[in-house]
Amino acid sequence: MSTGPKLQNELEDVKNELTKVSEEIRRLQNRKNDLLAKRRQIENRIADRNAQMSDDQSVWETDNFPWSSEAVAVLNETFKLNTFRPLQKSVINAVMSGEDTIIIMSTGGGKSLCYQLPAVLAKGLTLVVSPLISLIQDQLIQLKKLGIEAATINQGTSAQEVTRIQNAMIDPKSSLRLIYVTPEKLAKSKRFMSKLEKSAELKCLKLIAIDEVHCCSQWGHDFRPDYKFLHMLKKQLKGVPVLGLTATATGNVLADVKAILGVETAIVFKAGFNRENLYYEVRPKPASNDAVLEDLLELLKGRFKGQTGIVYCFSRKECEELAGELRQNGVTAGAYHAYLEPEVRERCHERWLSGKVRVIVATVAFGMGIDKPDVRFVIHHSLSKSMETYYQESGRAGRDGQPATCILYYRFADVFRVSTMVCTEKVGTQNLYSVVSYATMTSGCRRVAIADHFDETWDESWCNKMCDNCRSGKKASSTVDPLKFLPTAKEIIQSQTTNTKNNSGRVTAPKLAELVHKKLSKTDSRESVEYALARLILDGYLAEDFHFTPYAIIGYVVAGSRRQMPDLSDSSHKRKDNDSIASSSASTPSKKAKTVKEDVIHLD
Ligand SMILES: Nc1ncnc2c1ncn2[C@@H]1O[C@H](COP(=O)(O)OP(=O)(O)OP(=O)(O)O)[C@@H](O)[C@H]1O
Repeated sequence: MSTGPKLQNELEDVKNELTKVSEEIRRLQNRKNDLLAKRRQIENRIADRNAQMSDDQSVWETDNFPWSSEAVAVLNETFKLNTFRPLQKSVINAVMSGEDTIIIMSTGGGKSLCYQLPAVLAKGLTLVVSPLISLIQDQLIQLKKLGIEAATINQGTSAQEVTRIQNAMIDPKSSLRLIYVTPEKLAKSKRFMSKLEKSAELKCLKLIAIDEVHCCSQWGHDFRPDYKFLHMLKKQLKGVPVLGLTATATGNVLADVKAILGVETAIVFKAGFNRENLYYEVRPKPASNDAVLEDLLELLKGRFKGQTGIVYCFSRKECEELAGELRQNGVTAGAYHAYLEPEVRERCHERWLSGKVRVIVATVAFGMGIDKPDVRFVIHHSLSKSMETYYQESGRAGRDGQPATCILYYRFADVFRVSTMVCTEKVGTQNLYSVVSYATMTSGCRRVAIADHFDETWDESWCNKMCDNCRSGKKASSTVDPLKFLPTAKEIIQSQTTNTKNNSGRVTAPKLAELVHKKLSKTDSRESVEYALARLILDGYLAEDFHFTPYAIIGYVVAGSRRQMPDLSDSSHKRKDNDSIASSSASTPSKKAKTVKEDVIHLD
């Protein structure tokens, strides 16, 4: 047994140590508080700077930079272009000044020049992170034609070529200007990353360009896990400015991208979203496939006779069937989807580019890097998964600036085909609802709705009758009040839930529409019922409830979290149609989802 003095000593030691630890904790706590205060201060300064920068971007548009005259010479002589397009000069000046920069510019706006020209001007190396090898190959071909040295490293690159490129990356005298890689390559190759670090240390690496930068964010429509790795770039390649490029990014996607990449102070340039030459239209999609085909053929042989375009489909099966049916009916059409052999797909693309095939019937796989200028129509045979996807895909029309048409076929049943596919994605359903909201606008300018989705403000008068609603003068809000249908819908949902006869106890949306219409067929058309149910889901009065079976995902309709006001005549229920994207959009959850939440009136 220990003696009393020995125990007393041990106790004293522990007490002393505890005192020291407490002092250390106090010291660290004070340090932490200091750092937190400092962080707040810096964040405020960043916010002030960002606000100032976005208020006055004219400084970047001047010709007073040391490289200004050389930039014009490179534009004319190397790129064989006469003038800069809007914002190109500003982005180039910001990047050349060493600023982290983000450019949001619609498809075909000319984003590539924003890093290709600085790559030539800076006389060093630019790293380009691009999502697809096929896109990289296209760019390499273009650059070769212009006499600009560029390379890529991917799985197919020979060991000899890899060595040559890697040596060039750390050679200040090298004429290699651009090196393209996929994010996967960066994430997987430690050797390549360490060469890049060396290149940055030696000041050979001048710029990092990240194409389709919205893919970093899970809030975006096109999240790619490998893009997450790119947060390493700013940490490991210190002092090298980053340029992020995207065609679509809402405010919160942008904030997310900045935080992920560690470029909170990036200057953001946003080109206007209004593509003046594009005519936006939503067409009711007939219930039967034969009738849809008939309507489509009428368009292709009438309004779009002899013109080239794209028809986007939901699935590869639909895509192949439709292409076959169009061919049988005398329209030259090719199917394009991810399950085709790469050579077959490539041949289809080429035949379309050369005009041998007039219509390409494609899934979303037909996407990035389509640079055909004279696409006169983009028809969505089915709903897109998000407003971003729709805007990007429809934006492939009219890259030559000539009038072109973007048609979206909408029918109620399609919503639920897509929703069961996207319900497992983080904000999949909300993103889908933003397109449904656009598709179910019975009045108001479609351009205003698109701009609103992308946090821009537009005046209807700027549309210039280039959308169906503006052209037909549908300004007044819809005559159908969705709330009128809510009691019947809820009654049916309730009776189905307690219905043990068919043992399902639940009701799908198309079935609900059928049953509601059955009850109200004397007063209301099936279209009105479907319209109302869609709006009730978008506005949260009804909701989709997804059930997972071993074979499929089934979506049922249940009561939503939003409750009806007791007084139905209260006009606060009735949203203007063009408000609807803001109310249901999922792609800007922080701001817009909050609006919805605060709007909810719970009576129970
Ligand atoms: N200043 C310019 N003057 C004339 N044409 C230009 C100019 N800048 C770019 N272009 C042309 O515009 C077309 C589209 O450019 P680019 O491919 O860079 O667009 P993008 O914004 O990257 O589109 P996407 O998002 O589809 O990739 C190209 O054919 C390009 O040569």
